[in-house]
Amino acid sequence: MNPTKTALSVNLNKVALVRNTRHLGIPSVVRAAQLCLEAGAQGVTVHPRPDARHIRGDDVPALSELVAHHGGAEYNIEGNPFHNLMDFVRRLRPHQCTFVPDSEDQFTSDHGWDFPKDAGRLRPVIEEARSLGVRVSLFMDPRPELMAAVRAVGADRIELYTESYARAWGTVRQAEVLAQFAEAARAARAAGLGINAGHDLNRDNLTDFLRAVPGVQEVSIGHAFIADALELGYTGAVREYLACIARAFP
Ligand SMILES: CC(=O)[C@@H](O)[C@H](O)COP(=O)(O)O
Ligand SMILES: NCC(=O)COP(=O)(O)O
Repeated sequence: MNPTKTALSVNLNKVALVRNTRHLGIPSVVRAAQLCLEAGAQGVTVHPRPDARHIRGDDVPALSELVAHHGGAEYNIEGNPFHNLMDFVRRLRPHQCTFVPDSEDQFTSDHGWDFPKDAGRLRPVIEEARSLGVRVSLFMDPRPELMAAVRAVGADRIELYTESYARAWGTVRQAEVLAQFAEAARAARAAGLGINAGHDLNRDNLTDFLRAVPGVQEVSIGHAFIADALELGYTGAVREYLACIARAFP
């Protein structure tokens, strides 16, 4: 098991969503990233969707520039490599790209890649990103039986899609669903993959997840984080989420 404390990557999509409702440039995603990194977040994540409903094309290089000036901070760009993601990867070479099988107009991400079906088309884009020095993570449902195939296609990590856990948290299904995620994480590690996790994680469910699922290297959290930041400020929200992570690593 990897005893290293999980890194927090703040997803800034929802800052951009509010900004886009006026032509004033506020709230600024770059300022949000700066405050989150200064408060101790280890990285930032964006998901520039093809319809630019939140993160826009010019946000992505602006954030790359900002992150480059925060030594050790990580930039993670999510998206579908068969839509617009690879243009950003080629231009900006972020530390990590997370491939997500969303349609162009997807409401929000709601499933992982399908193996063996997607393996053939993923292989060349994974190879290209890795040849540029970009770590590749694949958004995956918690299915242990797929992890060897994910590794075989060349990915470095998986991102466990955690919505099913978030829905089960606090119900009679919580333990059963957590066991499924723990098994998927074990299979991923056994296959030689690193492990990230995200989607609908929040201040209530995060610690339980990290206690039960060993070896999660990074969580990316956006929707709930920004909702909390409206009450606590970016700095206060980062402190709270780092405390949730710390509680899982006594
Ligand atoms: C891959 C993932 O789970 C997140 O990127 C999620 O899709 C957030 O995207 P939205 O903020 O557009 O819902
Ligand atoms: N990869 C998941 C992510 O970046 C944020 O998801 P959410 O917290 O907005 O659901």
